[in-house]
Amino acid sequence: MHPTALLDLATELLRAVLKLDAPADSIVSAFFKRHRSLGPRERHALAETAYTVLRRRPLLQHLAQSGTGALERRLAILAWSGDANLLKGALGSNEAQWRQQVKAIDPAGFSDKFRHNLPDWLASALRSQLGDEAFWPLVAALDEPAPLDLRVNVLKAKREDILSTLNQAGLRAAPTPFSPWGIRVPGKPALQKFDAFVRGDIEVQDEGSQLLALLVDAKRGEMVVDFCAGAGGKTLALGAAMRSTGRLYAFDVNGHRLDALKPRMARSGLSNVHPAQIAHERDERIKRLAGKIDRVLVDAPCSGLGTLRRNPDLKWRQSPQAVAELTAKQTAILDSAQRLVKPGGRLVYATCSLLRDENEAIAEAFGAAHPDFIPLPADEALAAAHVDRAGELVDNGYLRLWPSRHATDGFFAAVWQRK
Ligand SMILES: C[S@@+](CC[C@H](N)C(=O)[O-])C[C@H]1O[C@@H](n2cnc3c(N)ncnc32)[C@H](O)[C@@H]1O
Repeated sequence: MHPTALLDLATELLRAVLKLDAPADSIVSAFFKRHRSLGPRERHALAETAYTVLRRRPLLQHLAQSGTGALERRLAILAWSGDANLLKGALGSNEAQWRQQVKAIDPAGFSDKFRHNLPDWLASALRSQLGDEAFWPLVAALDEPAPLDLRVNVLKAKREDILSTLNQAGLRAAPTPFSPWGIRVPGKPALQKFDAFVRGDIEVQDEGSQLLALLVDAKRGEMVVDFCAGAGGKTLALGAAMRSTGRLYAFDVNGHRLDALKPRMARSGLSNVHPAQIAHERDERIKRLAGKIDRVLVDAPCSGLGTLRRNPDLKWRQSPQAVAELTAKQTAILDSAQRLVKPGGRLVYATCSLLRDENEAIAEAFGAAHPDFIPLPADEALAAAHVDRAGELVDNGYLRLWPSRHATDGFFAAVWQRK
């Protein structure tokens, strides 16, 4: 495609994404469906440019003020993440000169707001939670794209075998540092061409998500509930850990998400998974299973702010009001799900949020209201599930994963055992 046309498309994509009225990933994929002739490198340039603007929106909007022409075009020029020569070919001489001037500005002079590029409410919540020492490394980590992590389906394959297959194909794959099921691959290789992927021997899954499933430590022959199963990322990991035995219920209120689980289940070879749409967290089905379940995972709906590396638009689409509504929902779901757990059984509450309000605050309130649930230190639970260096993953007994410390998405989990 001619450079001018590609920059025009980047401008058009930014116009759509910056409306912030839908998740950026769905806007980007709908855009690519409308522009089928784009090649992989062009798609990469457009998507990364849009994501760079979402990551650094305050700074880039500030810098873009000095230019002329449509704001989205100026933003696309400053955030361009494709081939530099292509961009040169698209710029008029005034634009090229302006870009040089902006690039020459010393970032040391930027105010905090333009260094962290977070909305004020989120910056102050994280800063007071973490202190400056941990806040700024988090900011740096959130500015980077996430690595590609895979989970080996232990029902079908061994990690060493998959590693050697991937490395023979030149992928430079390495074991993940904590999860015994995980593999980390640099870049964004096309996995669809690998038989191991087609056969269901591997799934794409962040190491943090794998660690949540490991914390549940589901065993052969048990009754397990994944209460907020969604499209089943953690369900599939739990089902494989159970070696496709016992019974694993995958509940969710969203039927479309559960539908997306079904083809993944077929690929995985699991026959112990029972997806079921529930109307709400107090559905009759929960009452029927009360006190019968060995392990319950509540992977609660949350702000998703732990996934900002992948979904930088979320920081602009979330708000304190939305977080307050989510915390009420999280409390209600956990309170209903706990009824399922049998005496001696395990309950895990998890989110992919960074915020204390959605994490420790919910777990502490639950613990205070339910003295029959005894907190289980997450490092003990992880060590029992053969996770290396589990102590590095835990803060105050809770699993606390940070992109800046663990190279995973941000995750939280609390574990209890029922008396
Ligand atoms: C964090 S996502 C789950 C992700 C999923 N566990 C995975 O690993 O891919 C939260 C899920 O909770 C579901 N949810 C929302 N309200 C719910 C409720 N009241 N009861 C059960 N699930 C609910 C949402 O539809 C969403 O799929």
